Amino acid sequence: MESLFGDLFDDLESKSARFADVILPVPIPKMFTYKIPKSLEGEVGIGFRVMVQFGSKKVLTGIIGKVHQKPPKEYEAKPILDVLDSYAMVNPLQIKFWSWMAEYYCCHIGEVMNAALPAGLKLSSESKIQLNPTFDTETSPYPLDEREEVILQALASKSELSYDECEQLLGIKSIHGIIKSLVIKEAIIVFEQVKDKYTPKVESRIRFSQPFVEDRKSLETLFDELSAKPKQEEILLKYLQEVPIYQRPELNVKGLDKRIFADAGLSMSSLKTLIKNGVLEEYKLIISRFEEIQGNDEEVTLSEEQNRAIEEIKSSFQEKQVNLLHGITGSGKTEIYIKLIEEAIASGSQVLLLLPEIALTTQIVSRLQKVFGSKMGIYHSKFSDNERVEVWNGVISGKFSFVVGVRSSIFLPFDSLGLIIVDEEHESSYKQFEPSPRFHARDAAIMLSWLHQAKTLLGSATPSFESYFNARIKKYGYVQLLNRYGDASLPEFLISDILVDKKKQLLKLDFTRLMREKIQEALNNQEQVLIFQNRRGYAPYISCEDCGWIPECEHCDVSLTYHQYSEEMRCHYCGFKEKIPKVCPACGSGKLSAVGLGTERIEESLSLLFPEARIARMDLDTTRSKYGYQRILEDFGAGNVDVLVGTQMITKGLDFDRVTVVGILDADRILYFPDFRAGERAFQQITQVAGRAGRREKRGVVIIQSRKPDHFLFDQVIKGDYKGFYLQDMAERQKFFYPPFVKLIKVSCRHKDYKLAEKAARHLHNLLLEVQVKKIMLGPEKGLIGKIKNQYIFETLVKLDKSGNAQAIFKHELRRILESMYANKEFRSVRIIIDVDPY
Ligand SMILES: Nc1ncnc2c1ncn2[C@@H]1O[C@H](COP(=O)(O)OP(=O)(O)OP(=O)(O)O)[C@@H](O)[C@H]1O
Ligand SMILES: [Zn+2]
Repeated sequence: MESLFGDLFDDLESKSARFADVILPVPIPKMFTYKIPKSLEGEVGIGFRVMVQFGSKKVLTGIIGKVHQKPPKEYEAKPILDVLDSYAMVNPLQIKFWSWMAEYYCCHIGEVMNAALPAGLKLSSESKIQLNPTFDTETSPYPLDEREEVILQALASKSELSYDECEQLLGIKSIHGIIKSLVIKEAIIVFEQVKDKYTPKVESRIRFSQPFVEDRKSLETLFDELSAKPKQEEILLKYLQEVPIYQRPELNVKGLDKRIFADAGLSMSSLKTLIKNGVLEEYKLIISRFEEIQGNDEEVTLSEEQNRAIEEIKSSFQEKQVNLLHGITGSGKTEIYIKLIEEAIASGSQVLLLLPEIALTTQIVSRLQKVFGSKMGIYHSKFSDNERVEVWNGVISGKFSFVVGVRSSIFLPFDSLGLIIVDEEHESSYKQFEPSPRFHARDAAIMLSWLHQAKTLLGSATPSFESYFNARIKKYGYVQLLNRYGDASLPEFLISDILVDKKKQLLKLDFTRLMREKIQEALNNQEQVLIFQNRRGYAPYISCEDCGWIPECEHCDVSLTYHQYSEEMRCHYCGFKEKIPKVCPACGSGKLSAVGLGTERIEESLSLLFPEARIARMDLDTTRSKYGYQRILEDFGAGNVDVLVGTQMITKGLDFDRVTVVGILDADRILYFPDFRAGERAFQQITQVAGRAGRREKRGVVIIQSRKPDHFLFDQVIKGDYKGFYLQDMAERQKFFYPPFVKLIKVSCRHKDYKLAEKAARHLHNLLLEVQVKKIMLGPEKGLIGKIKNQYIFETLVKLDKSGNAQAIFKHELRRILESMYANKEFRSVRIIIDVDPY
């Protein structure tokens, strides 16, 4: 392990370091060495953002990854131009983590940095500046010099300026020193052009001018004077009523939100007069974007089983770094997490709880907020960049000792993690496919916690087979919860044969009779129903009944999905859209029909079958807005919806009292997917969605529609025989060399020229063949989807022996081969993508 990071920490403390290796946001495999100029000695260290010249013209912002004494051999080191921070934005553990990630996932550390930093912390020479709204030349304690004045004056008339514009304005070559000085004086704010500006959220506030607070006499005189001006008097009385400065003068500092006066119907012009006369003053208060929430810990009594699990986890952590908590759906894992988090925080550690994207907007977060209040930071991908920067800074300052977040929260600047919990650890959304680094947040979290000497708890009702495998070979600890919390029992399963109903003409709008009856029953009892279909849009595609023509994307090798609501066909890979043709462009027939089932169509069918029911839909198309999920779930929770149709989104952690029926409309689609994990995924999906039913007193029922009701998987899902299914699937994986028995690396070549993509892939394949390690190679062949966004894709799949150092050798050789590919003129334009653990 140590060798991975080399001598990163050699000169960590060295004040006299003369060189700094800087991580730059460019696709180049290594760090670049720069000279630390005398003027910056002692002011920079690991994790500081610096400006450096890259190439002959570009100025880039990078982060110092290492400081040392050794001049580079191959080139003359240029000096660092400037430092942006007065403290490190990134800590040494993070740099270690980034290095590990670049190494493991075969990518560049600059790419990892890019993924890690919220855009608001990434500066480039394209950055722009604006006035800081709270800055006031009159009251600022820092005098500005002449050149700084020029910049500020220019900003007064133009709301923003680029670095280049500033340089032109002053006729100088490098503006960085001046910008930095203005930032330190809090006169300006630097922001990234492409993103929203960093605008601190400000509130206009009113308070008494200081003399009146200090001298009670003057306040009394003032009221005497104002007795003839009742409107002004009213305002002051309102103020004193809200802010009793007689008793508590210190409260005046924060003053009152200006809107309070307007809301109370008081005269705004009198308020202005009071400000003009110096009685009151107006100032701007920077406020956090996150509401202050007070935690109020309602006592929860843990069940005997929950208590036992906690004890087992704690004792297992004595010897194992990682523990797997395998607790059936509704077993109450959240309360166990809460207990462990509380203990970790109390012992002075930081805690990270990872959740899949969608689960973050559900009940689990409000439950956690009740317990942890504002101590808890939330890191969500739907948050604005401003909010992300606030969480980042909050972790550094210690405001947030606990963060709950999506996969990218593993990059937050923690320096003393004690515990990482990965909830729903089997979730595929923990894997980032695009862009690089193509990391898996669960695996990376385990590494991260190793670097912190912390513990990792993986939780799931349906663990990933890798994690369960690791538990079985005793690499991980293993703790089970076998019962649902309270008196709830697991739901009853009913399999409904689509073909039988079809034959008997009982199938109506794709719903079998049994399914319809159970839904109707629930509606009659004022209970709620979830209908699951993992396909959005109206229908997977349109087809001509006469000639069989199917519309395809112009840019990708996939058929277009039919969206009825927006009356168009869309490519789910590149976003291409097209109007629906009136007649078949191939044969002219007017008989075009929608084939297959999407969530939109199911929603429509439900409203025809159950006209009295209130129906809602939750999929990517209905949840694009920031609060999209939340709104639908709140509606459902409040009982404003009877039937909710959705994709896998409706499976994640939902916990609603009144759901008694869960319907899976097309289980076969889940079963037959060309992937070695199809079985595992199907078992997980069906168990998870079924797990939403009957989580309270009343037992739930799950209806599965299928054309193959005898499939062995159904039997095992119904029995809850996770282990049986696992063992069966593992035997197959071992026989055909799939994970966890081997390591997979996928190497693909992409190019808009089909022939060139294929040729590059063959060439690369041959080079990989020469690498002397125990391995199996498949391909190169066209990707499962042969073309995406006009790029043809050819893939080679490498299966590496897990024992020994085959992996390390192979990855090392792979880097060398990639460099040779890029150096080869013919293939320079081919995009080569490495995906380690491509699943
Ligand atoms: N000790 C407790 N006291 C009161 N209620 C509890 C307790 N433990 C769990 N519950 C309740 O039981 C329900 C199920 O718990 P929870 O949602 O944590 O299950 P889970 O294990 O995460 O299930 P899933 O894997 O299906 O998401 C919740 O409504 C929760 O509030
Ligand atoms: Zn497309």
